Amino acid sequence: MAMTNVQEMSMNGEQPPAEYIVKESRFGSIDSSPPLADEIPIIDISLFSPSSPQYSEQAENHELQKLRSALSSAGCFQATGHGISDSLLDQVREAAKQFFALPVEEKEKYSRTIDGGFEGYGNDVIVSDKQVLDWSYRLILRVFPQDQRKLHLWPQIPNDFGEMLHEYATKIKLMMGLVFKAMAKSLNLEEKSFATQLLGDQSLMQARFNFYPPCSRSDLVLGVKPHTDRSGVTCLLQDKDVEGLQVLIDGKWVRVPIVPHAIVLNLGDQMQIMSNGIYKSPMHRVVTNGESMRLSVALFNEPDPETEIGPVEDLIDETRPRLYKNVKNYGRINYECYQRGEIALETVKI
Ligand SMILES: O=C(O)CCC(=O)C(=O)O
Ligand SMILES: [Fe+2]
Repeated sequence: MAMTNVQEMSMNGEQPPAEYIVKESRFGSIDSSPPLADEIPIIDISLFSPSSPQYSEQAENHELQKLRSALSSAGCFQATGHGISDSLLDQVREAAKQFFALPVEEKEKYSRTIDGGFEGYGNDVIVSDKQVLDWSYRLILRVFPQDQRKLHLWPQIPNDFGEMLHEYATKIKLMMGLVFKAMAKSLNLEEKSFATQLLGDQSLMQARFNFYPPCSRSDLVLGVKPHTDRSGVTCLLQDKDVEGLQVLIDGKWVRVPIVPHAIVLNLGDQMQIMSNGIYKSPMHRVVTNGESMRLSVALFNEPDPETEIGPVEDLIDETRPRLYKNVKNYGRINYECYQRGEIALETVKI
């Protein structure tokens, strides 16, 4: 299948070619404006930190309740009180914008074909000729462990890109630590129940910068097809102006609103496994916009491939038997399933 140039087609207002057109899907048709999600609350995560000035036990308990209810239904929430400054968030968005605005030849210097792996700039990896392609480009970079960075794939333009990504990812990692503790607390578990595996020394963090050019037929294509993240947890910085993310809740798509300065936190499959299915890894997708481009920056956390994960023992009992096997390298399982068109979580069920 010849690789088409989404950006060129977008600029010329061309009709999307057949390989981008979403035919029927078991997840329903494309609707760019379904209802807003009531189930996705705004949670002030500073209330999980006893050292914060707003902290009180009562306020924390209230927020923990909200957390538990959000993660067991929607599998995501909007985090405020994360302590990351607006100016840094804007800098991250701005760096992404500048990178994607570079001429194609410039971006190709960081192409994922250079190393032949997953990292770098590009669009969908084609694994089957039946595949429907996403109307988007992405830049994927491993940020942690630090010694695994492929710096030759990190953009030089803007020139503070590397510094910015390091600073942002370091802050997000701290935030994840706080959220993992709160998640454990919300399930009456020991504080370290998730963090030990998910935030160990060799744990991974992958950055994915997503760029969605406008599409004249946004009713026919998707920026990202329905999927669950393979991660433990994903922190997503949405575009400041253009919506696009939708989450499937109780079989219905809902829009995730833009909340200025909030970071969308959604769980990935590995957290669904560790929580023995109590917390959900939500199915989500991205619709394109007829007029405006959209950007987002996702940071995915996961354990190192050698670390075994499985349901936390205290979440298994007679009323809730173990739902998942223990697994290592879920990233690989997920990729192999993707190639075969299977759902990875289903294959690790007992
Ligand atoms: O662009 C978005 O809002 C979400 C992107 C996403 O789901 C992903 O990168 O896994
Ligand atoms: Fe995702």
